Amino acid sequence: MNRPTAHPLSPQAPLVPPASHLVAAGYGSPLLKQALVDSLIKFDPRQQVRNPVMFVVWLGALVTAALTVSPTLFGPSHASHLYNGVVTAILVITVWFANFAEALAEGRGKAKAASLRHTSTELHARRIVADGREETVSASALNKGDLVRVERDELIPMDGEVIDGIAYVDESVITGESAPVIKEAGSDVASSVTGGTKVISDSLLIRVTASPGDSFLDRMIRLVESAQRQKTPNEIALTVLLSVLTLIFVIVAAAMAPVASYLKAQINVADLVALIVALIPTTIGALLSAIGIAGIDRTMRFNMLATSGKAVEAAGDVHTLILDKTGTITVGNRMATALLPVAGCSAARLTQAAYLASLFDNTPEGRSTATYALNEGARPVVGQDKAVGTEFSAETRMSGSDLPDGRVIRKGAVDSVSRYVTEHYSRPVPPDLTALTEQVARQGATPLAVAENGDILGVIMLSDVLKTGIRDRMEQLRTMGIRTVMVTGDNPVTATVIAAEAGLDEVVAEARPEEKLTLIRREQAQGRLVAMTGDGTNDAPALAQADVGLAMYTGTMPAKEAANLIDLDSDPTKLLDLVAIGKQMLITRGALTTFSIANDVAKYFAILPALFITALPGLNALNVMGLATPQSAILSALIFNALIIPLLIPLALRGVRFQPKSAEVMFYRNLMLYGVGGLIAPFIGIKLIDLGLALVM
Ligand SMILES: Nc1ncnc2c1ncn2[C@@H]1O[C@H](COP(=O)(O)OP(=O)(O)OP(=O)(O)O)[C@@H](O)[C@H]1O
Ligand SMILES: [K+]
Ligand SMILES: [Mg+2]
Repeated sequence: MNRPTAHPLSPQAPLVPPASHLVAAGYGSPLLKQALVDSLIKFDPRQQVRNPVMFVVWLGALVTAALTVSPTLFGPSHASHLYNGVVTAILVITVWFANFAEALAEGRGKAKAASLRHTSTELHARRIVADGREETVSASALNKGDLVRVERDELIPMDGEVIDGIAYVDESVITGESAPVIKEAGSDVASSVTGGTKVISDSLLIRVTASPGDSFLDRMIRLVESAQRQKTPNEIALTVLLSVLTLIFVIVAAAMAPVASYLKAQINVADLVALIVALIPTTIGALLSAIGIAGIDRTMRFNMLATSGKAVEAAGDVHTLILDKTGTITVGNRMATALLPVAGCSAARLTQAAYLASLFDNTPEGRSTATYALNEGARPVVGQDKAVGTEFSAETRMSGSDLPDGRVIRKGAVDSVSRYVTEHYSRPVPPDLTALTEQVARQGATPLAVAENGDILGVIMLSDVLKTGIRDRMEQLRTMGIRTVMVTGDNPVTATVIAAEAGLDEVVAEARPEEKLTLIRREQAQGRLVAMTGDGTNDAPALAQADVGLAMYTGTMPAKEAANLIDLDSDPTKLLDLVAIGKQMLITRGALTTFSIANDVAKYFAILPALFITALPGLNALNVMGLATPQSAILSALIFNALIIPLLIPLALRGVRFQPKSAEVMFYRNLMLYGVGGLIAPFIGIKLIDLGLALVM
């Protein structure tokens, strides 16, 4: 059978998908329609209070609506029913634009959650009961430990472990990857199946491993739904800041009323409301939550699941990135390419031992060693099927077999095997082992020592290749100011060679899993945010400890539960995309805040002279835009204030242009672009609107 790979290496995608407008960004018409409906529901005051800036606009609209009915409600006023009505309409539209931005950002997540929910309610199971009969039950009735049979073209009802059979499974509902993967009993990765995926050949007998309501699909639905609701720490801080600014402007505007009456200037309440709305940071207030949600959405489109926006945002601020070597920096398919015997050992003896040591080793390293040794003349021995296997573990860093004839054969990391022969057999380590090890390691290959009954016979050379483009990606990270640390169980020489080839900043070699945890704690103690990827159960503590823990979908359940992000493509280098998405989210927020505040300056020049024109004709000097009438000045400023929101929605959803540059360079670039741009744009915009209004008024 032609085995499809379970880990398709996703092509090196551009850091952030380019998109020029909403439709190109994948916001097709069904999403637009849904967003229209949702944006109306969001007028509910209980939803509005969560966004204090827009809530002030909402309250302002209430006030001007009352004035539309009764213009002299709060005292004598020049403002007509119509004028108050127009102001009200603009304010309502302003709030609606903000609602729409948020609804649009939420759209894809909602659609995804709905389709996952649909899959989950469809699931039925053929449960095997005591006497071997089958009964059909709803998937929600399944318990941990139940046995189910899934035939061709049926959906797997619940997460589980294959205990019998071999079949192709289409996992595209979960991973989006259309190539089927093979599932079979026995192997670690290939035996675990996910509820909701589809058997497309043969049939499988599965033991359920998840409790009802706690399957991966259930958790995925919860993730997609909840990730969008929580505000990130940075977003909360900005909301507080914007609220304080808003409060200050409200107070300033309220203080203007006594000043005006002292000056005998009669100020319309609607104009005061307009002044407040123009001055408070409505642009960023309207787009803030959309930016955060769009960040999570982008993570999802890169086929990663985030438990919260916090994880994505933390990725944007990451200082240290911890990567393992095999499978992350290198392709990970380590192949035996040479056998080097120590002095006094024959090549044939080493070859035979390397073969026997790999009998039960189902890892790529083990399989390739066995194949290589057989090609080099190793022969199966009588009774080898009765041997006892020792599987490889990251803790011992060795694997091997105990043969019925009494031979105990081990292979593993050179330092581990050396320690093992001295401690268990009190045997010396051959003097030329170091030279052989270095010979292998200097080529960036992994040396494995082979020992038989405590005698080290030689070294297996395992070759691996760097992933394409990895050097560029490391370079990009460096320009973004991120330090890369490779932590590997391999020996220091191999590790250093590979790290130099790939361009990493630091290496920790001969590391066991707990050393990853120690390293992360050490970095965090210095106030740095740390990201790491992992897939094994022994990575789980480190994944939980890291600020950004990205687990592979093909990894074990504990790893996926500990992590705050899951990569459905199981490609560890996606951490780099995540960093880009996080940074882009932070930068977009900063750019639009700058723009929003710079924008308000022009509105002073439009509204203040208009308010006081009769009492203080000198203020007309401020009317640098030469706006036609006080009323048209105020309306133009308000209309501009509203229109800028939908104009910036695509930017908020797509994110500002992002390049892997240092934070400082990006900061100054954005200050120029969005600060200066934000200052100038409204002068032009308000003037144009004013000219337009002159035609209709
Ligand atoms: N199948 C195997 N049998 C014996 N020893 C192995 C086997 N696979 C790996 N080793 C040895 O154990 C060491 C640690 O392997 P492991 O895959 O746990 O590394 P790691 O800590 O995940 O780091 P990395 O993946 O970056 O190499 C390897 O460097 C190698 O020396
Ligand atoms: K404003
Ligand atoms: Mg590894």
